[in-house]
Amino acid sequence: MYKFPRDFLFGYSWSGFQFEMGLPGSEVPNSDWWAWVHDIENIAAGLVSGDLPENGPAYWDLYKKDHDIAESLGMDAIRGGIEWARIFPKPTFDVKARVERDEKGNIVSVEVPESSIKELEKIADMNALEHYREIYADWKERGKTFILNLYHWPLPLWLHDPLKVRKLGPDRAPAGWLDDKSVVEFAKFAAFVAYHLDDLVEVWSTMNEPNVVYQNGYTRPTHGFPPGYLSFEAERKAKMNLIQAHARAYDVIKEYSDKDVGVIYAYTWPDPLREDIEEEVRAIRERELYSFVDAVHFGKAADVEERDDLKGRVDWLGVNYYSRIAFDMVNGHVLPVPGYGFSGERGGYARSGRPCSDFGWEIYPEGLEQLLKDLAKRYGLPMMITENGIADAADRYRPHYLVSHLKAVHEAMKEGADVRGYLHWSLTDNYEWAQGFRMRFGLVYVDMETKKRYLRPSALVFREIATRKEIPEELEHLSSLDFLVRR
Ligand SMILES: OC[C@@H]1[C@@H](O)[C@H](O)[C@@H](O)c2[nH]c(CCc3ccccc3)c[n+]21
Repeated sequence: MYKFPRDFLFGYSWSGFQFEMGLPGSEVPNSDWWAWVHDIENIAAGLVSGDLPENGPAYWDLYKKDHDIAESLGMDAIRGGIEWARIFPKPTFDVKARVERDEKGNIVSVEVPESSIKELEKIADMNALEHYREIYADWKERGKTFILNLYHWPLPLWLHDPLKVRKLGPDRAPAGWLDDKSVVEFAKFAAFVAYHLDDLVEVWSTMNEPNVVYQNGYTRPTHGFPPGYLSFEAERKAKMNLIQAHARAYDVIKEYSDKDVGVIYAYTWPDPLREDIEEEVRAIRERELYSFVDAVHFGKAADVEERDDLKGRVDWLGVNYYSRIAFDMVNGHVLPVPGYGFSGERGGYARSGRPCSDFGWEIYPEGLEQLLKDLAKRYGLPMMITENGIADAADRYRPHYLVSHLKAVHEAMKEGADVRGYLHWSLTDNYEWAQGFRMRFGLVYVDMETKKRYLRPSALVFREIATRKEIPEELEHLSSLDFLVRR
């Protein structure tokens, strides 16, 4: 029997750039991601799909419809976003903030007083702010929980021009997270949003998956993420600025709110394929998995020197989990091996025989159970599964994926992991970054022409579980691989 606590939250997550646009007037053309996915060279090079976000599911206008569906599926929580480029279409550099640096130039404090908030109101798009208030209020008025995440990848173009960075280099273009002034501008944005919208927010998150922003942006140029500028030094700089941006945003939100503030991180499970490399894989977890949150929880990390201004800046952890990364000994080195985890066969099978998603991601729920136990031991923080889902247009595997991963969460909770909820990625199909509309993650199918929504069968599986706060016995069989593994 897999019963969840009565107050365990079931719901879904969305982000602005991927969900809001779709009907005329909802476009946000002044961000780095907008420039990036519209760039004809990127499309011709196959770096991006050529699909455009302005043809997306139109949540900006159809949010009431989606909230109706979410409510009908028994959902009680939504993690949503707010687009920085919408709120501040023009630069905020000239608005004052009190910035303090230590002897090494680290930004150890940023204060954004109310007078600066009033200055920001003069250049903000206050209509956009008001519309976000209407969206969040529509969900809250149903007696539901709303979690607001401030940053989910797009930056205003005045802060980051990715095409110029790639062409001219970061010294001659607005360089986004490579420039530590973005830390100060993010703190201003965070203070402004907390000042205006805290009454609608139960729980704050500063950013979604900072590790994907610095890894895919600077050391995985084939993933189609801006600025596609290969530099390990740039990755390091972006990582440090994102760590500082989180800590400074944490501080300023606390000036205007007494709610919890956390961070949402892209986790995976580095998984040794053989016993005798467990130690090396544990070291890899330290560096790959834990160092960002270590820095803002303990105030230091394997690759981050001790800093008091970073310590104790995370009240809860958002866990995004999709699949594992398998490691083996290859020519004397412990390396990730293709054919497992995120490098399986699109719509095919992993070398484990496990089925893979349309994206080629191996279905591996065991990794989530192990990860949650590890995080519970390491940090002892409240956690939410803020993303878990599968690109599966035909809904072949999503029922299995749902039940098997919820069982993993349940097992980890039995071992003491303090998990407060499960937010699926996602309610509806949406704009999957460089993949556009090719990857369909929705419990609900969206016809991007008509914007009509259609329940996939897995939505009904979700509804059974969410409304009853348990995996009913008659659905437990769905976690079995018996019918799915390639023999
Ligand atoms: O790919 C599905 C979702 C995205 O739509 C979300 O915006 C993003 O938060 C998110 N992160 C991950 C896991 C890490 C990852 C990021 C980008 C590409 C592949 C894997 C999967 N997803």
